Amino acid sequence: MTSAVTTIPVTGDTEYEVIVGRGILGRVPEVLGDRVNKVLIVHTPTVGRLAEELRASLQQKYAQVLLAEVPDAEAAKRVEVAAFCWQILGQADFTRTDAVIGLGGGAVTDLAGFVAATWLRGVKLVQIPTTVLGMVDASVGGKTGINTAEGKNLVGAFYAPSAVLCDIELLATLPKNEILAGFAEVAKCGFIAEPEILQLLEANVDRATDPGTPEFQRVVELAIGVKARVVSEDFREGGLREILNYGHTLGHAIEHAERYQWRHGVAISIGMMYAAELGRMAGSLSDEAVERHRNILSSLTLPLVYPAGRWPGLLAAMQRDKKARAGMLRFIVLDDIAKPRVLAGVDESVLQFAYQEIAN
Ligand SMILES: NC(=O)c1ccc[n+]([C@@H]2O[C@H](COP(=O)([O-])OP(=O)(O)OC[C@H]3O[C@@H](n4cnc5c(N)ncnc54)[C@H](O)[C@@H]3O)[C@@H](O)[C@H]2O)c1
Ligand SMILES: O=C(O)C(=O)C[C@@H](O)[C@H](O)[C@H](O)COP(=O)(O)O
Ligand SMILES: [Zn+2]
Repeated sequence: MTSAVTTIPVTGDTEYEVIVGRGILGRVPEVLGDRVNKVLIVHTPTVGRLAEELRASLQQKYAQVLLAEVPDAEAAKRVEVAAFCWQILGQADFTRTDAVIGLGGGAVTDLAGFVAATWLRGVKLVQIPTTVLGMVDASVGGKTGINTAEGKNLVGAFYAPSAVLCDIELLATLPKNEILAGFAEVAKCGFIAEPEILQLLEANVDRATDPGTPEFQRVVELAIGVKARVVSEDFREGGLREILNYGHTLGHAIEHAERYQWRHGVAISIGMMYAAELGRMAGSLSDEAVERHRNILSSLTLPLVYPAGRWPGLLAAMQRDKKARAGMLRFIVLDDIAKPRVLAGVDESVLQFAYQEIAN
């Protein structure tokens, strides 16, 4: 079992490392490099103390280290909040050799990434995720962005970080329900590509989801490995990368329907149950594999069902999904565990029929 520091490379269009370990924040200056002069740390109030500590440690080396405290969770992913960060960067005369650090959950790393991508058309970005979801998914792979009134992540840029530091000790303050919400994306990596993740969850879900155990570090590293391999092959989502959207077509529609008050992983859990049912009805996924989804997601105490009457609104929201082509919905489904593919052109009646299987 893993316990030391592990480095997972991301290659392809852009090359950087995802460093996973405990107590590794001392490596921030090393990953920022020598040319950086000023640093902006974007963070939420929930990690305010950590942001202050990081600022104090970096102040010895850099000319200016500023904090941008942004609203919590999805409220951070708004254009007004990006504008607030741009204002700080502008007033402090940040140049192309300066850097932005995203310190927080996936919402913050998405926002900070977007700010770094757009300021002067791109400044250095280091991601320091402080949630499980941020570590295994949001901070890796360079999808950055914000939401609009019409939908989730509709404005953004592909913009890779220079490094990602996943310090498991930072999860000490993260509530258990947030850890479990992040495990929706961990399980996703298991379903689409990495059966060992599923085996570890099935063997002992309590140990696998406890940040103090070696099993936890192992599943986190396996999930990061899946993401790193996929984005290394297809950074701009020309094909393969779409598999990372497993469960997201319906999941994003649920987040929109819930006005972004639900955690992403919670919505994605229902989305994966739906994708599994669709895979069974319109594809070739076995009953056992669908049951495996149900068992694993419920062992993580994640929801599996959504109200029946919401279908018309969800369908309308799904029409705006980024995977849709010429109005035709596309879903990621599985032919088997670790055998994902795109399913397109399915009759609306089949989509609704699959929804009935997860409706309560
Ligand atoms: N860019 C990508 O590839 C990608 C991938 C997956 C998800 N996402 C995005 O990530 C977001 C979800 O991320 P999330 O689940 O991390 O949610 P989040 O960022 O909203 O964080 C969840 C909660 O945990 C709090 N928190 C964060 N770190 C903490 C800590 N160490 N201790 C105590 N509290 C802490 C946050 O303040 C927030 O209240 C969504 O916007 C989703 O769209 C992006
Ligand atoms: O990295 C990807 O690619 C993903 O699809 C990962 C998803 O878990 C993530 O939620 C992503 O932000 C979704 O992107 P979107 O382009 O469908 O909004
Ligand atoms: Zn996701």
